[in-house]
Amino acid sequence: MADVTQPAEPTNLAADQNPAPFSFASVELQPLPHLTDTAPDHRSQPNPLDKNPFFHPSEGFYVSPGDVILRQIVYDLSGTFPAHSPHLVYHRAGPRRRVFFDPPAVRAAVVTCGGLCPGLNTVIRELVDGLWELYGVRQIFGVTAGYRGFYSTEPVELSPKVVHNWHKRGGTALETSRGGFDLDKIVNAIQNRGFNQVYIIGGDGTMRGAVKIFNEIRRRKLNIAVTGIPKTVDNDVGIIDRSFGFQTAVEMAQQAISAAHVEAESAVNGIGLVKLMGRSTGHIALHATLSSRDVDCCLIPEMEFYLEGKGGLFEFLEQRLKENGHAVLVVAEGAGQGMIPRTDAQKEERDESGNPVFLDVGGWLKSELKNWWAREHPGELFTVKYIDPTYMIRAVPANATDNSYCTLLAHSAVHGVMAGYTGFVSGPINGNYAYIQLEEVAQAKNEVNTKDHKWAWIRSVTNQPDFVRR
Ligand SMILES: Nc1ncnc2c1ncn2[C@@H]1O[C@H](COP(=O)(O)OP(=O)(O)OP(=O)(O)O)[C@@H](O)[C@H]1O
Ligand SMILES: O=P(O)(O)OC[C@H]1O[C@](O)(CO)[C@@H](O)[C@@H]1O
Ligand SMILES: [Mg+2]
Repeated sequence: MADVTQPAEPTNLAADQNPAPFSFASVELQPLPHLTDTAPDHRSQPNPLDKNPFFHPSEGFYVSPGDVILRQIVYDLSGTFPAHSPHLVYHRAGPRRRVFFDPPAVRAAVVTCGGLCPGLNTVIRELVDGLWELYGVRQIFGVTAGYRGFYSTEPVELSPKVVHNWHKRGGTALETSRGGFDLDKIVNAIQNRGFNQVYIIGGDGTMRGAVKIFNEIRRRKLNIAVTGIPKTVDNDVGIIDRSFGFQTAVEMAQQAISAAHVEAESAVNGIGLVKLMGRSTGHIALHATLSSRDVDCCLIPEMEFYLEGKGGLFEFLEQRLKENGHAVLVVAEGAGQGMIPRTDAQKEERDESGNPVFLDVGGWLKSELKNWWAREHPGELFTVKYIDPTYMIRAVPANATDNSYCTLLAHSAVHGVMAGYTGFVSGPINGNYAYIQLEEVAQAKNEVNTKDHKWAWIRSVTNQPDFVRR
């Protein structure tokens, strides 16, 4: 009941509903590196689309240098609104009226690095189609097996005919790998093979490598444009709305969660446990939980949790088992890593790219759950079914939404490179495709903020504990 002895806070309802008028003081356009920065004499020419026999650019088709996209679109006007600080805006992606490459002189290279992600083949296909059909480029090459492929394998020639049905296949037809980043060898190979456009598709590690390649190319004053196309099934690349393939992975995760639910429901005191990808971010687990509605608790790397005692996981599961007879638990692979006992050798283990190798949080949780039940309820029936769909959620073709995303992303990259931009990344910001400095993307992380509304949604659909010890 409300405490009526306290004087009521003065309220101004009208002001609460309609905060004071405001205006943006200024906008700050993020500059993009351009080939003319190091080669001021670099000539431009009208966009070849002007002469396309089948396509007649309409008024407004070309994106002007003043076309921008706001980084931030949500504000709290009743708080301390930063009216006088400039608002960051990015160049809008799309075709430019003038291009800085002569199509017959273009030699484009496309490479895929890091782990798989639904949609990789669509991006490759659309880079090839965009370059070939829109701009008339005829020399397009696939670099195989990731960064190491620049200096260790022969590039393969790509054309619309070669790639025509690639978007229907999962994986990457160019192959990928981790490790093998040798800056000098890579840039020497780019130079020796005469590539002047380099399209690098990969995740956070790949983007950090791409920044180094871009800087080295600038240092050598080469007329070569470099662009990064962010790929990560974990959705851990910052600034952009989301990465391609992520939605497909979330959709695939539903099958594992549904199976866990059926298994749990069909057992006495059944727990269905699903481990989903997410090395340092829990976006897949979060979104799979939100969309499934069968999940009782979601554990991600960005949050601490504990098993025993008041407010802990076991107490919560005990209650759910009592109420419903079953429970479903989703855990991201990077969650709880600090709680799993490991040897000194395991602490040091790294993959070829230098990423820490994780222990199996699902296997560990399963055994902890079984020990707990045997301790607390000896002789009572209890079942834990552990499902680890790992590669099944990423080794699939992209769904329709991701396929169209990949297409627009690849075409945005092609338009940007043809316009002479370099050291940039294309990606959607607030629903519009933008060009962002490569370095900014390489540094930005996209972690789940457990203090914001999205995590509050999870709490409101699962009613799981906040794991704050009191
Ligand atoms: N800091 C870095 N500098 C240069 N190259 C890097 C760096 N980090 C990673 N790389 C290289 O980038 C490539 C891909 O890196 P990594 O294996 O970490 O995957 P990723 O791009 O982060 O993709 P994902 O994690 O989504 O699978 C590897 O060839 C790796 O050697
Ligand atoms: O086994 P691989 O191919 O190294 O990839 C596994 C990792 O790649 C990712 O899919 C993307 O980083 C992670 O979720 C996962 O930990
Ligand atoms: Mg990564």
